[in-house]
Amino acid sequence: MRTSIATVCLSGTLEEKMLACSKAGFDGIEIFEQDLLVSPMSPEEVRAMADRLGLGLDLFQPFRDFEGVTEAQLQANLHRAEAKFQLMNRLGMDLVLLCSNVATATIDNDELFIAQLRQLAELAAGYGVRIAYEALAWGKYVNTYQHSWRIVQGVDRPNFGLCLDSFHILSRGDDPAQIAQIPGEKIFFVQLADAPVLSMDILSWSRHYRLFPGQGGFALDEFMLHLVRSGYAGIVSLEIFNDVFRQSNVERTAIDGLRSLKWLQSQAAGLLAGSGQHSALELEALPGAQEATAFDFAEIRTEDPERVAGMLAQLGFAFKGQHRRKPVQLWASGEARIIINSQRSRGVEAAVSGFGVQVPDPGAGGARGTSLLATKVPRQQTHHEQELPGFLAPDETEVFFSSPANTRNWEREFLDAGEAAPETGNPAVDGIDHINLAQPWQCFDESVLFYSSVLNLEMMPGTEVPSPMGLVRSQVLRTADSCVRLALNIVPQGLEKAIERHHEYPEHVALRTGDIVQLARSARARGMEFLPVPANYYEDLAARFELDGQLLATLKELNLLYDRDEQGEFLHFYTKTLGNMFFEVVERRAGYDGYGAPNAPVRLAAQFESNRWSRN
Ligand SMILES: O=C(O)c1ccc(O)c(O)c1
Ligand SMILES: [Mg+2]
Repeated sequence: MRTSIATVCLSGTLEEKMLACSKAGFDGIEIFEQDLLVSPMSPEEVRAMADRLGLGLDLFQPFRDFEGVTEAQLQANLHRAEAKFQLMNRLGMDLVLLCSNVATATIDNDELFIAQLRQLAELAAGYGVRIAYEALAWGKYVNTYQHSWRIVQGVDRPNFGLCLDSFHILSRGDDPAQIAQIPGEKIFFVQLADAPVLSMDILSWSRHYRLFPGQGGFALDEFMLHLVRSGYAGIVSLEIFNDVFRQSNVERTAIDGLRSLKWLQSQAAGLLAGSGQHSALELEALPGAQEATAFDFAEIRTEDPERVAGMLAQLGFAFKGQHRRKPVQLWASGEARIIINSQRSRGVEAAVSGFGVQVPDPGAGGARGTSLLATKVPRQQTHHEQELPGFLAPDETEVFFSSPANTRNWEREFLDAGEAAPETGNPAVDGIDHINLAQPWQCFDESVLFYSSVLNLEMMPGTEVPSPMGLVRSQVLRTADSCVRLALNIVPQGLEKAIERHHEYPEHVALRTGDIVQLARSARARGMEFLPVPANYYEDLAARFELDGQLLATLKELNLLYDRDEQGEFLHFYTKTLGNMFFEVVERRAGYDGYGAPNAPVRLAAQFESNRWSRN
């Protein structure tokens, strides 16, 4: 599939945008005229640069508001258009976008639109220019793709066709299925955009909140199937108006965008595979998606390994050994393996720096990550050590693919592996339940796509949690069977400014146990410091749930939090924060499937209180 991206998606100058798109691997770009107007490069220089970079100049957006106007206005519009067609000849571009009129149309008459657009098409033909007509969702008279298609049929000129933009179709709730009935060769261009599910006016939603495919709530894989059925064989472009992307690092945003198109192609190819249908779009499937079966390990980077080790010992973990070569320790309890790493840890009190997942075929997982343009972080190894394919996530977390056999191999690199049996008779942690990662505000959407595509995780509905530092957006990603769950929390902007380093917003590893009450008691007996929970919380619990008095007293005594869903109950507690991380311990009873979301504001406020005192 040929890929393109609109310059309006990106930050920087036209030159920087072109370089970034080429470096990421796009086949071409759409030029918004504004980017050209403010550029010191002449049209000829832009053309030469695109040639040098092997970048197609696919679509030009120089004017709008053409049809449905008075005769005098029409003449002025044609004059304006002709100057732009001449400019396109200098740029070597032959496809121009025309949006349906949103502002200057005064006459609601399809026959008039058709006659005026036919004049434009004939003028364009003299310059070898083709026109792609796009219905904007807020177009004054033409605002659906079905209507724009009737107009295109009426104009009936070979150089006049359609531009389809998924945002304008899906934002209105229109059914994209009729796209399949449009002959592919009359679709001149396709723009894709995803968006979060919001209820706001469509124009503001479109101009500020669009997202790359896979980051929002639109069913773009199905949209692609309708497009395939039309026989469309042209370019698929990204046109994302997003306030964050427009101020983010241009090279990263370009990679994020291309990753989204690679992921989407693969999703659509998967849907198509069952139908036996041929695709003129040549959708490329990614190498085999791996279904993660468990967390392999979580890694804590710290300059003070003793303090992290102390917390793990209080939670009943056993020391499994020191790496034979590196300043790295392995601690384990059941299937929960925690690596304490003091390499490159200067100035890091404690932070969640990475994790591994077990998959059936780590090599295939690694190949998929590479195809998705993820940055590699090879696990440094010597001759007999286990190689694990690893990638750096946008939030700088290191993510590794392993398999149960690989796990046994790398565990052996720790000198005492297998020798130190866990203390018997104590209630124990038996695995990692989920990992919660803080996201700097500018990389939240990029991370959502990275983790869901590279690790093949599903997006759950997002939530918002109030905290004393601001509203925290939270997004859970998980495998279909919930064996691996990640919670991404966007750090409030105000907080980030105040502390300058996003990692001071704590991240955590949540550990699973079958008996949280006994575990909490033994941890307390070993001196564990818990996050204190205010008495108000327990009064509210008593009001919301009919809790047994004994249970309520136990929750209060041990600083345990409580939640319930249709399936079962959830009990959990938090350790005190160390540096930028803490541990959570959870007990899921009878298939409870959430994360204690109603308790998250209590946790954030309690951490704010206790961190404030420790900072002063
Ligand atoms: O918001 C707009 O005006 C606008 C312009 C061009 C497009 O292709 C589009 O989808 C929206
Ligand atoms: Mg568009």
